[in-house]
Amino acid sequence: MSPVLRMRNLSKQFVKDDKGIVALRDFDLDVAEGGFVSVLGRSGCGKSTVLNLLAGLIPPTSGDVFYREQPISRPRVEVGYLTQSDTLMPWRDVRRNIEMPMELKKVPARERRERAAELIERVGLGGFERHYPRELSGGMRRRVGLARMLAGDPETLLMDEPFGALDAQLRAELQKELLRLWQGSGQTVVFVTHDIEEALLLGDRVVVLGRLGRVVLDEAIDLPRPRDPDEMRVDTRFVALHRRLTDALREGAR
Ligand SMILES: Nc1ncnc2c1ncn2[C@@H]1O[C@H](COP(=O)(O)OP(=O)(O)OP(=O)(O)O)[C@@H](O)[C@H]1O
Repeated sequence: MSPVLRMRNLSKQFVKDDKGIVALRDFDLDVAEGGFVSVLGRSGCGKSTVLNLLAGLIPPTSGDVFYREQPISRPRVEVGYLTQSDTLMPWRDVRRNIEMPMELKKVPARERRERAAELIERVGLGGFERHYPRELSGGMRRRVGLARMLAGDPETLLMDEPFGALDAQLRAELQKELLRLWQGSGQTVVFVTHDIEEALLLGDRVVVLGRLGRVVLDEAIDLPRPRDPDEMRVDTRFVALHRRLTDALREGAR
């Protein structure tokens, strides 16, 4: 089966003050339908650039990006993108931010409200429906962003360190929730993280990037699910994979 996402010979150079900054060089990546790919790499290796290209928000300098074999040139409704920056609408409260993608799809008001209420519970924001983004903590805003993305029911999810700013317990809860929603959904996920353990707990494949997006390691993760963090930390296969990824990250920094 052809991949949902395909990147070929992709290079991206930014220009800042007349100087060129190469973010990606000759980058190739295929993502299979229904897969959960964790993209792991140090700060500045080009992870967000990869997602921005996949989302159709920026054009490549050279090379090609395809969504279901069609060149990507602009954002698509089938693709949800949870960016690192806050893109909530400040004039809309939590509920109305989450309803936004459903409004675009012309979902009837009652259905919208019910679905928003369900998602608000799922991300642990019950009681904050009428709050505006400025009245929420950074972690709460991230969760509204997550719920808003899920409200659009996209077939492909691009997520840029969605849980980075959250405390450990909340992070673990939302990781579980995301997996619960993903499993059996047929959705394809590309999940960017700095965190080795997170990459391993979530992904059925981990791609480790080095400088300029060099793929240092591309590893299938066939650990059984559900992956309980406490059990995994003492599982010999998990520990061995963790070590491989640690080595790959180190190698990528060179
Ligand atoms: N709009 C831009 N203008 C100029 N340079 C940019 C721009 N966006 C990214 N870069 C540069 O491209 C490189 C890759 O950035 P990118 O944001 O993709 O890294 P990242 O791996 O996502 O980092 P982090 O984990 O810190 O978010 C960096 O050197 C960055 O400075």
